[in-house]
Amino acid sequence: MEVGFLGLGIMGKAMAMNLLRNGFKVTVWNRTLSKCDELVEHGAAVGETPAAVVKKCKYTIAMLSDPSAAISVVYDKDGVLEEICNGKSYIDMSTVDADTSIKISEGIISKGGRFLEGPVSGSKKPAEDGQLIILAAGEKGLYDEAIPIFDVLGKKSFFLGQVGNGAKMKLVVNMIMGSMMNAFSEGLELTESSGLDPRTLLDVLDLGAMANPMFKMKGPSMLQSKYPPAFPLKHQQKDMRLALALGDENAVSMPVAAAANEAFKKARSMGLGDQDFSAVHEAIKGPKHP
Ligand SMILES: NC(=O)C1=CN([C@@H]2O[C@H](COP(=O)(O)OP(=O)(O)OC[C@H]3O[C@@H](n4cnc5c(N)ncnc54)[C@H](OP(=O)(O)O)[C@@H]3O)[C@@H](O)[C@H]2O)C=CC1
Ligand SMILES: O=CCCC(=O)O
Repeated sequence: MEVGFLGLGIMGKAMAMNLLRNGFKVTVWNRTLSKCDELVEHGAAVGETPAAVVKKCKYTIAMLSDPSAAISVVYDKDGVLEEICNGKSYIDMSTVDADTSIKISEGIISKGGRFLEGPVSGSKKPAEDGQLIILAAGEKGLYDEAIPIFDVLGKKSFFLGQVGNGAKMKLVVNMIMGSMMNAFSEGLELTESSGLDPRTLLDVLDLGAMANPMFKMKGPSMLQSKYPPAFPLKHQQKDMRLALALGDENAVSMPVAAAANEAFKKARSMGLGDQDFSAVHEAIKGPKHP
């Protein structure tokens, strides 16, 4: 199966590599074209533009940073819409809001193409290991055809119905994750400031009902103030912002998420946007008093 892949950031690179490893023919494009080189070394072909990739491939996947990037790659010059047509399909796996996804879907369908959204839960390592959780919505026939692709990229895929439902589910999941990260960071800081060993807190948490891979993986590096980016903080803040907008639309009060968003914004203002989202710990720690 020949698959196009647009966007070779942390996630896209790992996902495209995985497809190559599993025998797919992959044609890649990235705005910064030099990022295609490593994929080419592993057998990928390169398309000079998103339109060139769509022209070559029956199925094209996108994994782009945010709503404006996802829209631009479809609607701008040399974009997806120039070549999408009957018989071709577009699967956008970026994390965006439902309105963005619907706008992309409308453009693709107006040209005779088929559309599926498929945002993912899981980060860099699950992407490398093909262990993502895929939250698909859109055309069911395309979803069924895309199962061989999703089986390589993920450990489980869900079909959630009409376009927008995948985007919404993803935002809910990341809103919970961002709020949890804030509570965890405050707990680490409170432990340390009240004279306790935060490494003991990690052990206690890991043995109880709140044990989870995120605390286990990120806690030790947070205690060393190390935040190598797996999920960039700027993207987590984007997801909090979009989740809060979803809350606004539905009149759902979300004071916890709103407070977490403020902490992520503060961390961004401290220049931590490209660090892992666990770097919110730096914003929560604040200056030390004697
Ligand atoms: N990292 C993670 O753990 C996870 C991320 N996600 C989501 O997946 C998506 C990608 O995340 P991730 O790989 O981490 O992000 P990165 O920041 O590593 O990569 C972003 C990608 O988007 C491209 N891009 C940004 N702006 C534009 C634009 N205007 N036009 C064209 N391309 C653009 C970048 O191109 P260039 O190289 O030229 O900058 C790059 O390929 C995001 O929506 C994120 O929220 C979902 C699950 C987990
Ligand atoms: O959107 C990013 C999700 C990161 C994760 O699920 O660990």
